[in-house]
Amino acid sequence: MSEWSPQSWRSLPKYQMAEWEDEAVADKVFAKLGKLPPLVQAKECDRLKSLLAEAGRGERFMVQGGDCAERFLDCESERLETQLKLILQMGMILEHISGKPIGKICRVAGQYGKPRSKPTEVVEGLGEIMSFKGDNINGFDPKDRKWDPQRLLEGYWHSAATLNFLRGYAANGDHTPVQSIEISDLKGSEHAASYTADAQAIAQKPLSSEQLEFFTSHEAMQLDLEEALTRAVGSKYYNLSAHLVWIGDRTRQLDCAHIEYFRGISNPIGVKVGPSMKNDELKDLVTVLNPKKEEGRLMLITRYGAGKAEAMLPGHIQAVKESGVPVTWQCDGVHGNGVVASNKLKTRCFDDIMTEILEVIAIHQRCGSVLGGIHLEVTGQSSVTEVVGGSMNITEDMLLQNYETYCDPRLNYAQAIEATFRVANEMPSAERAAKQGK
Ligand SMILES: O=C[C@H](O)[C@H](O)COP(=O)(O)O
Ligand SMILES: C=C(OP(=O)(O)O)C(=O)O
Ligand SMILES: [Mn+2]
Repeated sequence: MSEWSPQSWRSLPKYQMAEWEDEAVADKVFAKLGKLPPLVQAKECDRLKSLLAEAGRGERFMVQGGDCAERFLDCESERLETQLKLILQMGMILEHISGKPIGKICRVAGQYGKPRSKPTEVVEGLGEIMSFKGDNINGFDPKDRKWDPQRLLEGYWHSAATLNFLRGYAANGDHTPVQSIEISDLKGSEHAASYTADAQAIAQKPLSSEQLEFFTSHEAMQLDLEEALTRAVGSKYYNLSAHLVWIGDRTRQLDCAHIEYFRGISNPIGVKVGPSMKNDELKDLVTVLNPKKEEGRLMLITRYGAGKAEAMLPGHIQAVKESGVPVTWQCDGVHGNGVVASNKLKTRCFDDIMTEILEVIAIHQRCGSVLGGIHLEVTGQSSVTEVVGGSMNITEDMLLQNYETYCDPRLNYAQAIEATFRVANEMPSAERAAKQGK
C-alpha cells in the first residue's frame, strides 16, 4: 500500500464531496482552517477508543445519536442543552436497566455535511436546483443552494461554540433536568408503569461524572475540510474536529478517497454498512481500516432496514470473524427504514426502527458476536413530529405540525426515550438476568 498522508486521498475517485468554484476563496478558507486550534484532544479520542474496545468485548454499550443534519440556527443554549440531556438520559436508562456502563457519542458540533441520493431536486417555481448538502456546504433555502466554501468556517465557529457550551454544561451546569426523565407522553404504552418506576429510581441516584461524559462525532464527508482539521500528534495523525468520525454508506468504496483518508488517522472510526455490502468487500474493508487489529479502532454501523438483517448480518459477522479484525458492532435502526409519506415528507415508522434493532440483537446473540451499541437520529425537542408511531401515536397527517428537519426525520424526545427503554429491556445482560433471577 502506498504511503499515507493527510492529502493522499486527493488522487483517488471521490464521491459526495462539494467542489468549490472559486478556488482562491477556498484556498484562503483552508489556510485559515488549517491554523485554527483543534476542537478536541487526541487523548480524548484515545479514551473513546478504549470505551469502544470495551463495547466490542461486551463490557459496555454505546449510544450514538443526534440530528441527521445539525443546523447552524439550532446553535443556542436551550436547544443544545436539551439535545445533550436526551443523549445522557438514553445512557442512564440503558445503564439502569442493563447494568452495563454506557458510552455516549453525540452527532453534534460538526454534523454539517450531508451525502444525498440525488445531486439535484426539482422545486415548484424554481425548477431543478442543487440538493441541500448540509449547512457547511449550502443553505436550505432553495435560493441559497450554491456551494460556498466560506460556510466551512461558519461550521467551525458553530462547532466551537457548541462544544464550548456543552463541555461547560457537562462540567458545571445545573444537571437537575438531566435526572428527570419525562415520561408523561408515554402514558399510552403498556409498559408505562415500569417506565415510571425506572425513571423514579434513576432520579434518586446521584449522577456520576462518567454519566455526564460525552464524545462528539460526525460523518467526515467533505475531505478537504477534514484534512484541514487533521493534526500531527507525536508520530500519529488525528482528525481533531471530533472524537469519532464515520464513513457514510455512500462513500465507503474500497480504493476511493474516503477509505484512503480514514486509514491514516488514529481516531476511533465508524463505517456504515448497508445492504449493498458484499461479504468479501467487508473483509477487505476492515483489514484496510484496522490493519493493526486494534480493539476499539473500528465500529461497524449496520443499517439494513427492518426485515433485512437476517439475509445480511450473519454473512457480515462471518466475514469479519474470518478477517481476524476486532470490530465494535453498532446497529443504526434508522437509515434503512426511510419511507415517503403520502404528503411527500420523508418519515420513518417507529415500529420498523424497533424491529430492526431487536432483529439485530437476536442475530448477534445467535451468531456468538456482540452488539456494542445503537445509533439513532433523535432530537430532544418534545414537539417534533417527523417519525410516525410510538406510544404518542404520531400519524402521517400529524407530520406537518412540527416537521423541522433539513434532512432525515428524527425520533422526538418521547419516541427516543421509549425506543431506549425497549432496547434496554431486550439487551442481553448478565447483571439484569441475575437481578431477575433468570
Ligand atoms: O442522512 C442520510 C442521508 O444524507 C439521507 O438519508 C439522504 O437522504 P436523501 O435520500 O433524501 O438524499
Ligand atoms: C448519511 C447517513 O447515513 P448512511 O450513510 O447510513 O445513509 C447518516 O448517518 O446521516
Ligand atoms: Mn441521516
